[in-house]
Amino acid sequence: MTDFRTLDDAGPLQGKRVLLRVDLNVPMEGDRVTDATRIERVVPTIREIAEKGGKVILLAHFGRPKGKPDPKDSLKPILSTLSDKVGKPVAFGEDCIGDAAASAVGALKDGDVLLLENTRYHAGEEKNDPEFTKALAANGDIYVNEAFSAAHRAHASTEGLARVLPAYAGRLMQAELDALTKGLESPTRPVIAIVGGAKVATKIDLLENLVAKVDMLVIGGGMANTFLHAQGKDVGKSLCEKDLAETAQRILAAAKEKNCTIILPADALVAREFKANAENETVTVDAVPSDAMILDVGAASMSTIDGAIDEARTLVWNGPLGAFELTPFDTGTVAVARHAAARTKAGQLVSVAGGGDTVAALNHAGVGEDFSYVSTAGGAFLEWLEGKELPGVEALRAKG
Ligand SMILES: Nc1ncnc2c1ncn2[C@@H]1O[C@H](COP(=O)(O)OP(=O)(O)O)[C@@H](O)[C@H]1O
Ligand SMILES: O=C(OP(=O)(O)O)[C@H](O)COP(=O)(O)O
Repeated sequence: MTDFRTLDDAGPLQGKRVLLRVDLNVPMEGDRVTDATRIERVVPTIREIAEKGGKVILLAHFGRPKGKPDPKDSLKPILSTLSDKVGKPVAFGEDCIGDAAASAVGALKDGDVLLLENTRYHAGEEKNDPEFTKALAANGDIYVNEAFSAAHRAHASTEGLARVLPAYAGRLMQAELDALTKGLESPTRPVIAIVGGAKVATKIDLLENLVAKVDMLVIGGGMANTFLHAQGKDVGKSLCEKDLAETAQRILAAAKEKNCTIILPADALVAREFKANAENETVTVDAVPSDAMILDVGAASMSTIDGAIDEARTLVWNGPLGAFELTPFDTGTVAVARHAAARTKAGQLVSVAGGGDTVAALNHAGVGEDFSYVSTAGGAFLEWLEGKELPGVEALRAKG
């Protein structure tokens, strides 16, 4: 799958300023990184460039600050975990463009590593604005894209830079594409997909194509609530995108046409507060109290999902089934993850899962090592599965 240039084609790196786009959008609790998988997966590339004498300048986004600096989305709290994993101090630049970036880059010696502040602090990032791209490019001699998990975004740091600097795929980018192609290019059927999580608006559209590719689609997490609402159920105070009800109905109709079985929760664990150990009860999805939130699937839904996994030969999964960071609302995600892991270990299932929080959830369930393949990507992985060209990958190809 290497129809683009990789680090092997980049020539000598000694003294070169390498703009390395990584995905550091890791799960956090306060200032603590709760799952470092995304960091660990890019460390070999950081080390390789540094060992070859390049100056490693990390570009990354965090959260969705919508083009304005917001301290809650700063990358600074990630710095200590990043330095630990890289094995040496990583410097920090307070901005990714302008004087602050230029002076931080200017201070680098060969082999040093620098992290620049959140690219999404500037509106030009998500707009893929050529002027912003130029400002980013001013600090680099070459560009390496290692952020497969953000490659579905046509942003300045994921797509624009590949058009203005010599551009290469990083090792993780290569490995992700190779592994997904190998594991899912011609999957053994039946194929089951599980899509949950909280990024409902950005992921719901891709379900319409996904139902044509898979035999069963389990919809859980926050995503399920929008579908339950679309079916006329009262989801109380649950996370729910009511304005996407029509989209949900369209997806249900497309699934019927394509013979894709949709599995929605029949029961749910609900609570009145979004916090660990909040008082909770299991109710059917027809009886969600109007002042309560659905925070996990219920036991009946879990056993339906497990049964569907038993029928499948291939599983793809993005998005936890509930608010797994909060006990006991991790119950559904943990149980289903362990069931899928056991089937995988028994040789009955090929299981591929991805997404920042999904990986954290699998690790929380103790089965991160037991899936056939765990991708750092969630949305990007699903879009790749749909058969879409990812702008970040496409831009690298154009330079190939
Ligand atoms: N029913 C729910 N209500 C609120 N949040 C939920 C619910 N189910 C899952 N979530 C949240 O979804 C988040 C992960 O979603 P998402 O970012 O889409 O996944 P990923 O990072 O794996 O792609 C988790 O933080 C989890 O708490
Ligand atoms: O965490 C990410 O994606 P994911 O939640 O699909 O795994 C990526 O960093 C992309 O983030 P975005 O969905 O805010 O563009």
